[in-house]
Amino acid sequence: MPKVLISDSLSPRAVEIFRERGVEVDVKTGLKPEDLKAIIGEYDGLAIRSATKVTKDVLAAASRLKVVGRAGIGVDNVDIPAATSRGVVVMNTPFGNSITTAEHAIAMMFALAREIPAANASTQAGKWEKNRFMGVELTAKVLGVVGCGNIGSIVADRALGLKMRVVAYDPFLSHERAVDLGVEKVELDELLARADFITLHTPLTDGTRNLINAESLAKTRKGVRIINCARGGLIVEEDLKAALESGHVAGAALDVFASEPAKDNALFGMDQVICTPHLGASTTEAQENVALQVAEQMADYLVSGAVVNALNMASVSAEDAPKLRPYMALAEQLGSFAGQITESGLKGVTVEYEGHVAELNTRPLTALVLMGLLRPLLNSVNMVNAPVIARERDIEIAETKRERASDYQTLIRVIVETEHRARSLTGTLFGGEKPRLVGIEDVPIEAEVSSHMLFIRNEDKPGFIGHLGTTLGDAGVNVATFHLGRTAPGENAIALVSVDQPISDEVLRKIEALPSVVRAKALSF
Ligand SMILES: NC(=O)C1=CN([C@@H]2O[C@H](COP(=O)(O)OP(=O)(O)OC[C@H]3O[C@@H](n4cnc5c(N)ncnc54)[C@H](O)[C@@H]3O)[C@@H](O)[C@H]2O)C=CC1
Ligand SMILES: O=C(O)CCC(=O)C(=O)O
Repeated sequence: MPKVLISDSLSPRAVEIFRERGVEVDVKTGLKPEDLKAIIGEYDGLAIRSATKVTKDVLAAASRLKVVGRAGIGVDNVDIPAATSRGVVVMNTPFGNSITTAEHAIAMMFALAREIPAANASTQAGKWEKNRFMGVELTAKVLGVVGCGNIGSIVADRALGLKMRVVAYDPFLSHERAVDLGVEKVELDELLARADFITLHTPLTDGTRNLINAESLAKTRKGVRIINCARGGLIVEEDLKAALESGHVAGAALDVFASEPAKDNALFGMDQVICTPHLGASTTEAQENVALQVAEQMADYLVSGAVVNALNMASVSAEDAPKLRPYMALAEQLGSFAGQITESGLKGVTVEYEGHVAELNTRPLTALVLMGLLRPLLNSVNMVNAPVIARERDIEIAETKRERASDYQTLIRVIVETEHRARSLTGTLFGGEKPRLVGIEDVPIEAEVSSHMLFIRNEDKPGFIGHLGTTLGDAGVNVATFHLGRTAPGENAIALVSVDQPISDEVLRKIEALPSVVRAKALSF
């Protein structure tokens, strides 16, 4: 039974879902990095929010780990390249907390416009400072949305409902989408120059880090108010502090900070600053959504191989997973066979899909072909890291699809190119589920792959089968199945023999020495 660790506080629904789906679960929150490292080796899955840092170090100790599930959106607390290279799928729940976070940004905007936190504190302190708090109206004000994805577009929608004018800066926002949303797409400088309120909704990347700094603040209108419910590193906090002190920026509402948990921060204690402790996603509804979703996604992956919302591999829907499963075995076998008979450096791999299989999502299948192909070279390869490893090694990967197959209803052909030659292996499914090899290079054959096999290329001459049978028999090797194929009588031939035990080097050398044998190779699957 797969076992999952929940290491941040998640709604109890997550535990229920894991158990209902046959996954054992432990909940241990507040672990120090060294405590997490000490126990992570016991788990197949790790479910987190933002507190747990899934570092390279933690991943190195996670020998069984197959999936990290983030109950939320941002995955900047996970070292994704390290997870990928260790073959760990990283998933998030991209929509479960978007509305809640957008609502928090809107709440922050109102709080800034009417100084609600300060007015609340003053009133409850018995001061009744009616003249101290003079707010601004939101109607007809310009809201600048930086990053108009899931959350940014919900914020825009709510702001339009408040009769604000919304300008958006997002290099990936199309004009059509901007028109649909009712926002004006502008460049960053124009947004900075026009906005009365600026709200940030981008991920933290090299392109967005320190986006709001002294230089960009200098381009904003005097009296601008800034809201950040995305990620702390988007703002240079010292620069914002200076702009608040000079009075150029009238206020800032921050849910996120450069360093979290933010127990001490340059912006704390300023009248014009409103802070919440990374509460953007903290509503009962959002936490239930993300916990339920992450548990379902992780359990599906661990139990049935379905992959949803993965950030480092192709998705496999729950509907596709059962259809893909028999092809997965075939893809891996073809890749592994090709990898074992390929001796020189790989230059390129083409995977051709014909017939029924071409109608499916074939990216996971190609990943499995690559995994099978690379496994003879690298133990740690799996379907998550195989495409990355192949690209790192400058192996060109191509996929082609033809909806009509030639002789078979469904067919996968793997063509492997080395510096010297190209080799192809073709396979199909018999009865829709049994993988069969149906072609090795130009030779048709019909064989099932088994744990130990002997692959022989020979000249099609009388006496070969007798010699081979005697050699194997003398060595005490029991033959399970024997498949032969040839291009034409007397020409190139192939023998594929399933045997009950691994073939030793000594027996292999004897087989190589037989008359008419061109090449012999022991394979294991
Ligand atoms: N405070 C909180 O508790 C929460 C914070 N978040 C954070 O909110 C942010 C936004 O989340 P989503 O809307 O779901 O993400 P998303 O991926 O749907 O949208 C992000 C948008 O930013 C845009 N973008 C990327 N680089 C940009 C750049 N240089 N300039 C302008 N736009 C750029 C992208 O094109 C995309 O449209 C993320 O950082 C996420 O981690 C999300 C949920 C809760
Ligand atoms: O889990 C949380 O409370 C934070 C949510 C968040 O920041 C995110 O989903 O990106």
